[in-house]
Amino acid sequence: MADTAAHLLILDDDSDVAYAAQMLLRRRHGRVTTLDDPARLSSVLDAGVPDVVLLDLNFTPGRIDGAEGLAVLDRLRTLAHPPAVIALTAYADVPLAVEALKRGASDFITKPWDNARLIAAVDTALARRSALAGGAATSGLMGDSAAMRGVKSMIASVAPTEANVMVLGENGVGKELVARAIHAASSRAGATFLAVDMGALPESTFESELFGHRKGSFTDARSDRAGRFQAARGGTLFLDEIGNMPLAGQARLLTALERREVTPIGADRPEAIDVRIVSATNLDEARLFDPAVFRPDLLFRLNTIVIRVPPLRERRDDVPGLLHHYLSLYEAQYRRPVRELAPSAQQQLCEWSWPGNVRALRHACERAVILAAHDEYRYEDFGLALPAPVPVPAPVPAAATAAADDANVEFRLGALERETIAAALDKAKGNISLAARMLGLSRAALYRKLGKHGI
Ligand SMILES: Nc1ncnc2c1ncn2[C@@H]1O[C@H](COP(=O)(O)OP(=O)(O)OP(=O)(O)O)[C@@H](O)[C@H]1O
Repeated sequence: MADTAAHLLILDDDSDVAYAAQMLLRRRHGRVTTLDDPARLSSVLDAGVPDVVLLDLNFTPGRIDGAEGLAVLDRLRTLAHPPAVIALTAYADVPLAVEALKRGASDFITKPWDNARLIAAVDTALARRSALAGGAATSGLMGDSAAMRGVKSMIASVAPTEANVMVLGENGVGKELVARAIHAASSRAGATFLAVDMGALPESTFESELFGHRKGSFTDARSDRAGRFQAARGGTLFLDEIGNMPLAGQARLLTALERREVTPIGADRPEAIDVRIVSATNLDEARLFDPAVFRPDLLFRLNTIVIRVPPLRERRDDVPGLLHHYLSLYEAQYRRPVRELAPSAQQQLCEWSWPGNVRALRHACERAVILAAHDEYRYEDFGLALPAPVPVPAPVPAAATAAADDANVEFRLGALERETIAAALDKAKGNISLAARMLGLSRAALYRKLGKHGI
């Protein structure tokens, strides 16, 4: 069974390329369709906007200017709920990749791709799209608690400087939103904000992903490839999940930051880098300062300024505003009636510990909007209570009902899944990437399950 119910669209005129990507991705995602001609895009969109589009930038043979793909990208961005777009290009043309990112693509991949990299890029795009679906990317960081006022004032002070910033906090507290806010308030706002999940970069392609490579520099290097450092030139590079990087990768990143230059694999000359680095991790500080986990010299490069985003349970004053925001947002999105939140429900929600922080609150609001059956939202609508213990079934005559057995199995499975996920999260100390790896799931799939179980 697929890991996610996501709908992916591969838009590429080369049917062999599209087929190869479809075969690779359809084991993991619910629906993967292909299209070889952008002229037929409308009919696909009429049947439902995909979650992620893998978009070739050139369709007519011989064209390499990318204008056709960029026009499709512009069109997709005007949709009410635009898909995440990963630009595909056969030529590692840095200006074109940068243009695609500026126009809203969330990532780019050069063909021929590395399968692990393509899978990771789709997972990241899905996770990021669901994270940004709340509209918070445009409406900014919400919350007027003393803690959030402190975070916002730090952002305002550091944004205009070029200082590297490290954002610390548990999963789902809003670290990426903080990074985006820093970029938006900086002199680099007109250039690219490029997020890279450092925990998801395959070790084998780490260097070429970050620094690029030249055609022919190794067996699979059939064309030049731009790295993330080149693609974000002039803008902000957001190094997410930095605490999940292997030590070998940390050493390579440190060298680049110290020298302020990168050498693409196979190139004979280094290139100066012009990016502002914002990094983030959910590692607790004791682990971050453990040299066996994270190199102190790299930490020193990255944490010129540290912004700590407190967990939601330490800023409960923010809960009512966030609930109101996300309930209204999903009421509008799902065209559901506007309901009040029962005062007792609001109080219980404010008292909830919110282990998944704002992301979990957002999922809980979505669930409540979809499932609410009364005039006002009740606490049960948010799906936060632990499932009741499974009753020991009384002996039933064998022929009683197969349907009831099925329902019990389903319930036990649901409870078991929730417990397993909670145990993995506990073992991984809240580190989502690590927990996902322990469970054999992608990050995106784990996020979905967290939402389903209200964790
Ligand atoms: N202050 C906030 N106001 C509004 N929405 C928020 C706020 N903080 C977080 N969110 C929402 O919560 C979700 C998670 O935010 P974000 O991805 O920035 O968290 P994160 O700390 O980077 O998570 P992770 O560590 O898992 O990558 C997003 O949907 C985001 O829009």
